[in-house]
Amino acid sequence: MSEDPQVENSDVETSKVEASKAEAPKVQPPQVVTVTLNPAIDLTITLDHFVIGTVQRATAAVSTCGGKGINVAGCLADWGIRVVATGVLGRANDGTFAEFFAAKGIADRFVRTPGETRTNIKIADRTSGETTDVNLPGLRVPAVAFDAVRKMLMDSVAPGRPVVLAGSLPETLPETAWARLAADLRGREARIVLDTSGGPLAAALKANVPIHAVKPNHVELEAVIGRPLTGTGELVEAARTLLARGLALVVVSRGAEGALFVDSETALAARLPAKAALSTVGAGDAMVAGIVAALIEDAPIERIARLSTAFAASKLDRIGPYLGPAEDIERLAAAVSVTLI
Ligand SMILES: Nc1ncnc2c1ncn2[C@@H]1O[C@H](COP(=O)(O)OP(=O)(O)OP(=O)(O)O)[C@@H](O)[C@H]1O
Ligand SMILES: O=P(O)(O)OC[C@@]1(O)O[C@H](CO)[C@@H](O)[C@@H]1O
Repeated sequence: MSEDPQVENSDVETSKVEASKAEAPKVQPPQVVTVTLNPAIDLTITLDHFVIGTVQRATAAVSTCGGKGINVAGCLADWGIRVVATGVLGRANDGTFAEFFAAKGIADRFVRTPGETRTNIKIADRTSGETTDVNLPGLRVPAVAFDAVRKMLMDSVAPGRPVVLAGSLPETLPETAWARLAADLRGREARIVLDTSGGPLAAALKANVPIHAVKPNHVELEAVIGRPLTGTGELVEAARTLLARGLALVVVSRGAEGALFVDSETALAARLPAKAALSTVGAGDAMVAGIVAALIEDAPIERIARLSTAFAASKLDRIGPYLGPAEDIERLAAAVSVTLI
């Protein structure tokens, strides 16, 4: 584990204060902790025109650090938020991640386990602007590594601060792994933002655990509700079904059509004009980062909608978890069209 000057450690702090009160550095607790149990190196292959079953010549290939929680951490760091990132990395190729965390000023609290973190293939088609994802299964994470993450999370979380649990689960962990972490956090006043899908999402929603917000996309929401959903009305109704399970906020992302933001009082539709993305990979994660950045401001739902839509739009111009300058994002946030439903 790397030295982390941003994370409060009361023992270390006390001894520093005793040594020299005047010179004691002001150690700030992290503002956000993100957890990624199944990270990835994303290999984005850009093609002028993707045609299945043909020989293709790539115009570019770029490798970036990925996995949903890592992407959220990257965007939050660019926004100037202090982040601790934890989860499980394969020791054999963790150098790329260590460099990424160091460059972004993200506190690296990943548990290392033998083996290689997976590489996911992302095929970006310049003609359609669509990206095709081929995600690999990932590391076989042993129970002992998961237990180490549980401990790391408990040691890192600060009261009232957001915790992001994001992405799929390695196949060696039970579908209840996210629910387990959320249950661990009970009583810690953490605001948990969960971004996962399928069985792990259903398991967490079924468990009686304190989740603040979820951000399914349209397909993920259909899967958890168990039927096809057509149009804004049905999506909002489905989001309200999730709210009834004790959540404070449900955000349903709809790709180029924007997103719906639903809490107990309000439902908003927010969007910016559709645009051709350099890569759509991680747009949803940038949106989660924007939600979290607004939660830190204790912002009302309209600001959550504006800021997270702006984060997502800013990321679309980049490959990997990177945002543009803050003033550009605020300009985008002001331009977001927000409609009361
Ligand atoms: N082509 C686009 N033009 C404008 N905005 C877009 C476009 N694609 C995505 N967005 C923005 O990004 C948000 C998140 O996108 P999307 O719904 O595709 O997330 P996702 O499925 O969770 O993606 P991922 O899993 O790759 O992070 C959308 O709600 C929208 O605000
Ligand atoms: O297999 P998962 O965990 O569902 O998704 C993994 C992934 O597609 O999510 C990110 C984009 O959201 C990428 O960086 C990464 O490759």
